[in-house]
Amino acid sequence: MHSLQFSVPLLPTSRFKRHSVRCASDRQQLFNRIAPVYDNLNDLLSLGQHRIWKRMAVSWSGAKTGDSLLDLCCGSGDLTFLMSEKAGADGKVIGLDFSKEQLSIASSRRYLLSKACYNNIEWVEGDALDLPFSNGYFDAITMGYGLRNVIDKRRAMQEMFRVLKPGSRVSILDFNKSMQPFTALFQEWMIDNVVVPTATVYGLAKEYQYLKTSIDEFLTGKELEKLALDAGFSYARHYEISGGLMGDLVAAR
Ligand SMILES: C/C(=C\Cc1cc(O)c2ccccc2c1O)CCC[C@H](C)CCC[C@H](C)CCCC(C)C
Ligand SMILES: C[S@@+](CC[C@H](N)C(=O)[O-])C[C@H]1O[C@@H](n2cnc3c(N)ncnc32)[C@H](O)[C@@H]1O
Repeated sequence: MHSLQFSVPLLPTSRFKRHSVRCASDRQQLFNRIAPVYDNLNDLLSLGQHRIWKRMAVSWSGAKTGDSLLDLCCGSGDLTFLMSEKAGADGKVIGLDFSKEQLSIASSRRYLLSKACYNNIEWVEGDALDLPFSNGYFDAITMGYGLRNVIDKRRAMQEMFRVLKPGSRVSILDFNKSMQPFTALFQEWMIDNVVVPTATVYGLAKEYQYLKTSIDEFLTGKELEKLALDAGFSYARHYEISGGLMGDLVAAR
């Protein structure tokens, strides 16, 4: 299956916000710009570790054979492909994102990665804050490095709750806003002294500087657990991984 739906019209970018990433449209354009180098920079800058973190997130979602699965903010499709392997030929996976360029990369990768099960993937261009799906539709949801990037985190959590079947789980992987001073300092040092200088080579310094701002403005693990419980989830637990650099919120409806 392969269908690209029309994107949800987002707020026009103000000319005064040239270098800010404050509104949805700014973020949409940021991820369109980094799409061509996104996967390679993730592999280089995390020494390939992000692929392990993503496998953990998919495993903790509880996705299984025959399921209807959703990968929110799918980007270039890393988690979508992993969810596709979990669902198998009898299941189906929707990868949703509002970046045309990211979805274009994901869709083209589908043909480069020649696993038969990838026929169960549908790519949807849409907004995580206004999902085009009915209530209680999905058996599991993943969201990799997406929650930190949406404008309204409460609304995103409410939408995930709405479209999830009762008793099912979401698994939300992202950077961890650590309360441990050393971890926070190391994370900041790596972004300032490795990530941004590397991105500068590709003319993407401002785009990767946004990473640091977005982590500073993100929620701690405990705050993420409360966000999920406030949205109606019956269970929520935030697991720190890779020494607290990353974290995964698992919540059950
Ligand atoms: C897959 C990863 C990040 C995805 C990602 C998320 C965003 O919100 C972005 C926003 C703007 C630009 C880019 C991104 C983006 O790529 C995590 C791994 C890739 C990171 C860029 C590297 C982070 C390095 C760690 C802080 C330290 C790693 C230490 C060790 C090598 C494991
Ligand atoms: C850092 S990328 C993560 C991509 C992929 N999940 C991964 O783990 O590599 C964040 C993605 O979230 C998407 N995104 C941000 N806000 C969104 C929204 N409101 N609706 C849909 N997608 C959104 C961006 O377009 C981008 O592709």
